[in-house]
Amino acid sequence: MTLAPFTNEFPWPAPAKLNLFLHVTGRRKDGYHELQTLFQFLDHGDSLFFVPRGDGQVVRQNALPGIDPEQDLAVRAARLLGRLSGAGLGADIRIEKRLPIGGGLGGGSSNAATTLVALNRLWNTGFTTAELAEIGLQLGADVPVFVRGLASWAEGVGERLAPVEMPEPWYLVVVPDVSVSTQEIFQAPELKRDCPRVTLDDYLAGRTGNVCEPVTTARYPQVKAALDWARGQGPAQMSGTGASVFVSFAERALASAAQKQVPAAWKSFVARGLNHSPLTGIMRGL
Ligand SMILES: C[C@](O)(CO)[C@H](O)COP(=O)(O)OP(=O)(O)OC[C@H]1O[C@@H](n2ccc(N)nc2=O)[C@H](O)[C@@H]1O
Ligand SMILES: Nc1ncnc2c1ncn2[C@@H]1O[C@H](COP(=O)(O)OP(=O)(O)OP(=O)(O)O)[C@@H](O)[C@H]1O
Repeated sequence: MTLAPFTNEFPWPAPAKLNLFLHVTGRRKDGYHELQTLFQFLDHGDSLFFVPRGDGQVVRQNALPGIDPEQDLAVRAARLLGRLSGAGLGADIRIEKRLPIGGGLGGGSSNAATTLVALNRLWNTGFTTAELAEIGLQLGADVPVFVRGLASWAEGVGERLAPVEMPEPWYLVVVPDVSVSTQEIFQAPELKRDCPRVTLDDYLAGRTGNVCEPVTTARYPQVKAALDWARGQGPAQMSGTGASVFVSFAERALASAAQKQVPAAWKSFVARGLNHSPLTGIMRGL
């Protein structure tokens, strides 16, 4: 038996996601949008460290530029789980950030999901994965897929999930130096909200795309420039509402060669697409 997850040195993974396509099919009365999308994880992400506390406090241990501890989705996830489970459950949380904020890679949602899964285990609160996914939905539309940890075809606001086994290519992800507000893009009057419903066959036949691209690229010239550049390397798309764009390659070496050409103004990384989140891999091993 290992005690490693109960120490402050045990890294709980919070992977990035890509939206391999993103269509908006309607708008609900509460303003949220009905989507169709395909989620895949990346073997690149943040690491979170937890130490349970007995005094009921949830304290983020490190400063993160741009994320006030009280607004931090990891802190909010911990407090929500604690409130649902009884008094006295606290934790120190440290987040090693690698994912961009407002980057379309789901960093905040992934941090929240990892917190729910890790603390459910460390606090012994006994929620099922389905219950954690439902709790997570209160924190963000992208949280349930990270809790469940399976690449999925998603509908609703992203909570109706059907696992799919996709090819796992190598991706070059280019991150322009801007943070895109998801809310701003979803509120844009010009966003196409009446996409006809599609199936996995439409995706496989190349009949899908990301309907947020024209909205984000018109407002953020750096995202347009990154997407134009990426299209010169291969089939490229924006993830989520941006800012990140990705190109897929059959081999790591090809992605790395393209990365060497990325203009200096933008960050980038090469990562493998994953149908199984490293978080669920850890849970199976514990
Ligand atoms: C764009 C995607 O990343 C695609 O996976 C997600 O739909 C966004 O998920 P998220 O970042 O977890 O989004 P949330 O934090 O729940 O919502 C941020 C804001 O985006 C808008 N929003 C989000 C999701 C959705 N299906 N419809 C929306 O209209 C809402 O105005 C909301 O206030
Ligand atoms: N731990 C966290 N990590 C990242 N962002 C966080 C965190 N906590 C709160 N936030 C806030 O969440 C918002 C969205 O962050 P996130 O990085 O998830 O966006 P994103 O990458 O565009 O994701 P999505 O594709 O889900 O829209 C930002 O306004 C950020 O300040």
